[in-house]
Amino acid sequence: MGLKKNLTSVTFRLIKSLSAGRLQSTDLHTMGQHDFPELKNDRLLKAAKGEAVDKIPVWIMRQAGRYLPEFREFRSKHDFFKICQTPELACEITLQPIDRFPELDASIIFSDILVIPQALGMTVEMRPGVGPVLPEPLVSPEDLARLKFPVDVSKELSYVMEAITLTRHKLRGRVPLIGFSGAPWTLMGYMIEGGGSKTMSKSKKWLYEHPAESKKLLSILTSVVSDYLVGQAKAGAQLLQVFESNAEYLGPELFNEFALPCIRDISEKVKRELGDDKVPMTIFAKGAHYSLEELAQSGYEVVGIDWTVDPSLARLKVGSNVTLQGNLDPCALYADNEQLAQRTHQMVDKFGKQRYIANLGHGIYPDMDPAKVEVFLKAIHSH
Ligand SMILES: Cc1c2[nH]c(c1CCC(=O)O)Cc1[nH]c(c(CCC(=O)O)c1C)Cc1[nH]c(c(CCC(=O)O)c1C)Cc1[nH]c(c(CCC(=O)O)c1C)C2
Repeated sequence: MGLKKNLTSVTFRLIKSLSAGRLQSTDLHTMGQHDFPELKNDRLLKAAKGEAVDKIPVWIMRQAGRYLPEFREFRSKHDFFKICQTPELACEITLQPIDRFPELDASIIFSDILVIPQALGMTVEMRPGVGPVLPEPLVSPEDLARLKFPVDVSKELSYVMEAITLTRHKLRGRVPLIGFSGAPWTLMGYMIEGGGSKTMSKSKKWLYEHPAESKKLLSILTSVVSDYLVGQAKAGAQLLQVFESNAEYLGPELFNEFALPCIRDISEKVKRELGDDKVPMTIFAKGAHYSLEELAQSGYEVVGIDWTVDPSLARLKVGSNVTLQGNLDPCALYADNEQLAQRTHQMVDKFGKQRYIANLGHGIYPDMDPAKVEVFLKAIHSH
């Protein structure tokens, strides 16, 4: 019933976009919610569920981005968040790497983790050469009153759901579409620091000085992130990845007390809400090598690991019930082709072919030569 209502409202908004001239009439014909094109490449989903695959599935974190000349050209004409908020633009960028690299086994919707602070009423700007900036960060617990909560994500972030539905159609079943969200601790960090930080000391100060208020903020974020992921799956996302990119600033004690409970709650809430329409979920907690055992037990089918973790040790820690994803050093793509292929093969040897999704150990760097991506992808598939 809830699903039906949500789908109807997504379709309604697509029709509104059409009448506002934002979509072509041909788009609408293919927009029936229950007739997404048949998926032709299901390696990613099979590997996530632990089923055997013909080739190892591979995709790249930040695969749509500044290392692609077609992205830079597009970005010179459009504001970053304008792209995120305009379904046709987000869809076009999402498809760029898929059109360029036929070896990719997944697409990831073009957006950013910081759309959640925006939905909570905070201003986020993308400054050239700097990255995201939140000019009015949360300074003290009284600032929690500034957040617009509860949030109706199906309204505030409807543009992401629309972009997902449109992209599922435009992909024509070539590869599955991944939806994503930042995890609560990582989002809390940006909301307090006002942008990226080398230490996260302001947000860690909250954890030590205001533990109850920190938990309140984290619980608000857990609720919004869960609704957001449910909405993405209902709109057509076939796998959901949660980015806990700032886990590296916490040790096991703070991580287990503040971050991990939210990560667990999210998988539980999302799976409960989606019921029979569940999709596989991935947790990528960058730098959380100290918590791999716990992460493997936190309700996600896939655990992503960064490049500092040895794949064989990771497998020993997580056991055989989850799929591992990762983890070539993004800088290994600066190596010459031969060395890059060799290092890629060595990585696969350590992971093994079962329950494995190949990726980099973090996002690709903006100055990377796209030709190196092809070497990496081919090395995975030829293994
Ligand atoms: C998954 C994703 C993200 N951002 C973007 C995507 C697009 C989809 C894809 O992977 O192709 C586009 C995405 N997001 C951004 C860009 C570049 C901006 C531009 O074009 O000007 C792109 C292509 C901007 C951005 N957005 C963010 C940063 C990091 C800032 C910092 O901490 O110092 C930056 C630089 C925040 C952010 N955003 C994201 C994360 C989690 C992943 C990670 O750890 O890298 C984080 C931490 C997630």
